[in-house]
Amino acid sequence: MFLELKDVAKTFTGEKQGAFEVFSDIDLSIEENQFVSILGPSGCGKSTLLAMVAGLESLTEGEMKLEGEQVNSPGPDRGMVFQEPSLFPWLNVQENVTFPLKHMYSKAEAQKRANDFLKMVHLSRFKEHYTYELSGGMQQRVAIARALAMDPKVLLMDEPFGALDEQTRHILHDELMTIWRETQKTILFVTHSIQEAVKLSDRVVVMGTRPGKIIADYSIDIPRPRHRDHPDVIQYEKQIMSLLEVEINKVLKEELNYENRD
Ligand SMILES: Nc1ncnc2c1ncn2[C@@H]1O[C@H](COP(=O)(O)OP(=O)(O)OP(=O)(O)O)[C@@H](O)[C@H]1O
Repeated sequence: MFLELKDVAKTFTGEKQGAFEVFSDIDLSIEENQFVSILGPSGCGKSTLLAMVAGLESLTEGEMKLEGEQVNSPGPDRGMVFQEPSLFPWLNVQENVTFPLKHMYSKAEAQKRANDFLKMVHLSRFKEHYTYELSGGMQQRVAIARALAMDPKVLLMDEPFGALDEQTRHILHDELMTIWRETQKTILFVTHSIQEAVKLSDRVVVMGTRPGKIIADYSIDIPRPRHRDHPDVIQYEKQIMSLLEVEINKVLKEELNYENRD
């Protein structure tokens, strides 16, 4: 298996909350070139799980392997894109993309890679612009180019389009599908949007909460491009929605009980 998580659990320990188990018993096997989305109610641990795969969070229990090798620290084989593009405002677009490549490639090669990936995200024209001169969608495309230029085996995306308007999001969905086809990357994608997950993914993994667990794993067997009015798209969305509603209501009820405990 390309990427494999076995019996993974995460507990945070803090002074205020004591030991807090975010999730447990996570088994997740992902094939090379698969596009897998993770959906779940707020707080179920989606971002924590992604950060674990990135090597930014430790595993409390279990193990994680990439191409058969245990991984427990960050590495260039896993590229991350966050909801906020987190670009350097004092560097221009091209310099932002070449920045992490400095220790991996010669200057000429780094620039060539940056140019290639900026072309892929249709930003060649803007390579000398500063990032604050770009729209939110353009900044996110720079972040995607930066992650891809490192040639990671897995692209980890944490709600990358969550802060964008709907129109821009649709454009970036199409661009991401093209990039995915061209680069053959394995993508693990966290989102709050059922529509986004069903539109883009080979698989939609749904997490429940308290503690977080995988409660469903759907193979989305619909040809691409997927239109939102396609009956199968609507059917998957409905199924996932009814499952998620139960989990979201569980969280809301718990929060309400906590507020009314006195
Ligand atoms: N560094 C940390 N220390 C303590 N608790 C943490 C830490 N990081 C996350 N948590 C807690 O772990 C739980 C899961 O957080 P996480 O951000 O992974 O959830 P999520 O499913 O991505 O939520 P959302 O959908 O709202 O982004 C939350 O209750 C959060 O408060």
